[in-house]
Amino acid sequence: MRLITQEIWADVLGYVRKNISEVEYHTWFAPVKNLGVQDGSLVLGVRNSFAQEWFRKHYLELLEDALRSLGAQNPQVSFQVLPAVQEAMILPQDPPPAPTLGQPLGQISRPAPPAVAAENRKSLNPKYTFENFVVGPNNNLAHAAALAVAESPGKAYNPLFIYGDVGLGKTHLMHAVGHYMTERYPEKRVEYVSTESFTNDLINAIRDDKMTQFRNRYRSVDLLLVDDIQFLGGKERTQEEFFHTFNALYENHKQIILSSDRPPKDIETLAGRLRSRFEWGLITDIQSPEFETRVAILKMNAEHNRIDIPQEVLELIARQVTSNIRELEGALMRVVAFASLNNVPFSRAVAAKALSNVFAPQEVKVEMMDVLRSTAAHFNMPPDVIRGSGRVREVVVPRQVAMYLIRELTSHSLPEIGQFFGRDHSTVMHAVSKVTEQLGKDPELTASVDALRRHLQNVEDEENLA
Ligand SMILES: Nc1ncnc2c1ncn2[C@@H]1O[C@H](COP(=O)(O)OP(=O)(O)OP(=O)(O)O)[C@@H](O)[C@H]1O
Repeated sequence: MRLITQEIWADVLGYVRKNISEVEYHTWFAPVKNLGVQDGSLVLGVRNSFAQEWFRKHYLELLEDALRSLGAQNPQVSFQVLPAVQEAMILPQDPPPAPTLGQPLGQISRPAPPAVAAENRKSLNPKYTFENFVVGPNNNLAHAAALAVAESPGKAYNPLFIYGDVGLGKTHLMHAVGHYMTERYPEKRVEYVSTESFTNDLINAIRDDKMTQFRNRYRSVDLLLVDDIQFLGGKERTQEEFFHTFNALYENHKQIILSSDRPPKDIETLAGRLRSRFEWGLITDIQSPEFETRVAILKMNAEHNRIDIPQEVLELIARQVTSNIRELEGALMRVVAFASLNNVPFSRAVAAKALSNVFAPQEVKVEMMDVLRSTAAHFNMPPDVIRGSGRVREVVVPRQVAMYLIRELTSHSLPEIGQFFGRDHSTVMHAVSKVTEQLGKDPELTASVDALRRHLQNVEDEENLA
């Protein structure tokens, strides 16, 4: 749960900072330690009892407002005075391994990694590994290419060019290759840089007359990862320098991986010689993830943070955020924060409520499978029977209701719905008009359609928040 409370705390600090002066913020808030959420209350560690009193008097309301802005309905904040030694132990980001008997606290250390590997790790996000990357139809080619490059750097595809929209995992994949190489070959040098940093480094090197160092740095690596290469567009001097960096690495069979929000041919004002080099290796894209992949990503995230959250809640979140994985993860954090701050268990209703400020309720997307599952549950029969070939009335009516609701609640076309049921579009058309005709006349059918529609559209009706 550590990561989750860090998220909450970061949001709270952001809110506070906007509402007080910088001096106040640095004096009071910078030294505060977030001790997590306990029984719905955010517990903050302060240095002494004076600070505790000061917070209670001056900042309690502000902190409660901050929690309210995150969805807490009855925000609670409590303070704990940190004993000096405890304070020191909370500081490290990454907790050291538990001490063994007789070992003084100050002497605990991790085994030192080789110097190069340690240097590499600095620029790589520890979370962005292959193990933490969910492979789906949207990214399997990019993933396979990254893995191939990680296994045979400089040989498989050089350069590897990965493009796709914001927040779809390009940086994650690049770092994964970096980690893989660092673990296998700790002596190899990996450099990850955004195009912006590369440009700034170049500007500084020119200004400080340190071009030799600059060139040594970038041309002596075994793996160069450059993010957002589209920003090279229009920067002639940077392009020139990057061209030479590229050639030096390429000629020495060093691996280059580039990411961009578009393919090389669409990067405007990119020198032809660079564009053609970017096309020498393999160009692969990442698309928006499908529903199943989104759920799998959420599931992995929840497991990673040891949060036990029901599948149906993950599905609801996955339906809300469809294109950007960063936002998808943000939505999960929001739901977790909301549930822990209000001290309520996870449910679809809680998730819908937590996300209601960010996403309009009508944006909740209903999937064909939801309609099928809900209809099957309503009529008390397995979903496969509804999709099967049975022609008895007990099966035909639920099937027609499901088809009707899918038509009404999703944007799928008649042929798509037909395909889902293993039938052709005219059968769906017939079902839709049959149900339309019966609505208002057949009370039982009307009640079923209404109840199902309410259930599918308005999850908040399902259960009420405590
Ligand atoms: N397939 C995936 N499995 C698990 N997590 C993923 C996956 N794809 C993306 N993510 C997560 O989504 C977030 C955004 O990914 P990342 O930063 O790599 O996106 P990006 O494409 O580089 O975006 P940008 O264009 O903004 O730089 C990260 O936290 C990353 O771990």
